[in-house]
Amino acid sequence: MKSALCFSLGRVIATFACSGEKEVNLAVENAKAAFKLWSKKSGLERCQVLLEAARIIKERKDEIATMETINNGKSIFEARLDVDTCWQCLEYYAGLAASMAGEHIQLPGGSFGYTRREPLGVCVGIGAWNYPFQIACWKSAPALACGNAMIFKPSPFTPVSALLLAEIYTKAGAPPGLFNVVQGGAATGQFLCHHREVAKISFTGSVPTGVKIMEMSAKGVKPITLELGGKSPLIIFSDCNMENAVKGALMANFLTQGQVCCNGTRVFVQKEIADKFINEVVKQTQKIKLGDPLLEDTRMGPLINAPHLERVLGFVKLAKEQGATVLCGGEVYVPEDPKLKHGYYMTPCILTNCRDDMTCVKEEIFGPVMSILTFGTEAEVLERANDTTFGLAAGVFTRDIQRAHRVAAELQAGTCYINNYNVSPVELPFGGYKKSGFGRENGRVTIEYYSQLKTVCVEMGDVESAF
Ligand SMILES: NC(=O)c1ccc[n+]([C@@H]2O[C@H](COP(=O)([O-])OP(=O)(O)OC[C@H]3O[C@@H](n4cnc5c(N)ncnc54)[C@H](O)[C@@H]3O)[C@@H](O)[C@H]2O)c1
Repeated sequence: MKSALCFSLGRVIATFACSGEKEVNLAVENAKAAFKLWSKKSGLERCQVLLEAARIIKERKDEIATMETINNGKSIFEARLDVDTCWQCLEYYAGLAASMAGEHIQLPGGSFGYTRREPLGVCVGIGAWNYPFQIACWKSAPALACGNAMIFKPSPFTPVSALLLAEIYTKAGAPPGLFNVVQGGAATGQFLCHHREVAKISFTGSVPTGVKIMEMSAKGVKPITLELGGKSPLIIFSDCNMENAVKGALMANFLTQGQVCCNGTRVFVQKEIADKFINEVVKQTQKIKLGDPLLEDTRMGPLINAPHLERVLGFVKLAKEQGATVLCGGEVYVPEDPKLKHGYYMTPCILTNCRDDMTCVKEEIFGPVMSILTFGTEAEVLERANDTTFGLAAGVFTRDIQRAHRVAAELQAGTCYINNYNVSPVELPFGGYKKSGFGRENGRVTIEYYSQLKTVCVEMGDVESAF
């Protein structure tokens, strides 16, 4: 048995049983049965179920967002925005489901070939704890649109909202077992990844776990999508719109208490505007309202759990030892409300006097810690920005349109934002370069990661035998 915590209050809100091999086998059997029915449906029929599920998500938005906030700790304001990207994702792939088609290719002598886009079978989704409902939707919507079944394992820290999604798919008309949730940690994940009948694994989580997923999938020659960590650069040129650049830096660092994979935590500011930018960014950061994440005006809640809070505070301590200056935050925060005193809160932190070789600049902290670095030229900042093993995202703020596109082209990252940060329209593919992973979520291209292409070669004449 495991417990799920309410992170703003630091108390248990639910317990659940971890799925073992037996339960995983059962989930795969059920998913296989559902796949048989679902894969025979037309794209339009699948579209209708996904649209109905999207409608229910919209209808139950507040309930889902509240559950997410209670379990994860992110502010209700943000949780509602997350839920919007979820029904949008289902609507988007519902729209694509009916238009999936192959090609017709003319061959000599009237012969021809055609391709069919076919589902893979039973897919597995494994999620992280920072966007529990969103990760479940972003994986299942394209999987189901393509005609697959999915078994989803949420993080054991946030087991709750994926169950709401399962309930919603069922209510929307999906066959039983089509979207199946199993609970548990690494052991449950391993049973899923090793299962002979699992056709694909889509994983969101840390690089070390991603490596293990890759090893397990290699044994079964299973295709995988890996959405891993990051240490993304955000480059602020002196000709930027300062107000937008400051807002962009906050968006790049403090959503979900800084626990966001694509955060732009290495903020490179051109020397000429560094003082002005730093003053403004500190001022705005100090205004962020921390507290009960269920209150409408709260913008930052608690971190996910006690060990993670300790880890993030450890990064701040080490940064100081290595010569960085803390301009604000980086400390444990105890809200006035006595019922919140067991929550894992910390104040959002800004570090200056950072160097590229410091731990806070090199490693993913996954907390509300922004490291500010200064630079002189475009060539210099590009080299420093790309000097990382990660490549999930990057951002640039400038009014120079040519420079914006030149820099975006040079940045080694799966997503590059120009004059904004951390917006995630479902129409755009999202995924990593380098150790941040491969494969994509969202956008039309994701269809290719949840389907396979069959070529049918048709002879219209006689067989010309070589024998
Ligand atoms: N690129 C993205 O889209 C994205 C999105 C969110 C989070 N992340 C990354 O996720 C990390 C934080 O999430 P986390 O702490 O939950 O990551 P994690 O790697 O510890 O766990 C992720 C999931 O994998 C499961 N798991 C752990 N060991 C496993 C194993 N051996 N076999 C199978 N499954 C196993 C966990 O139970 C959990 O469900 C950060 O590095 C963050 O950057 C990436």
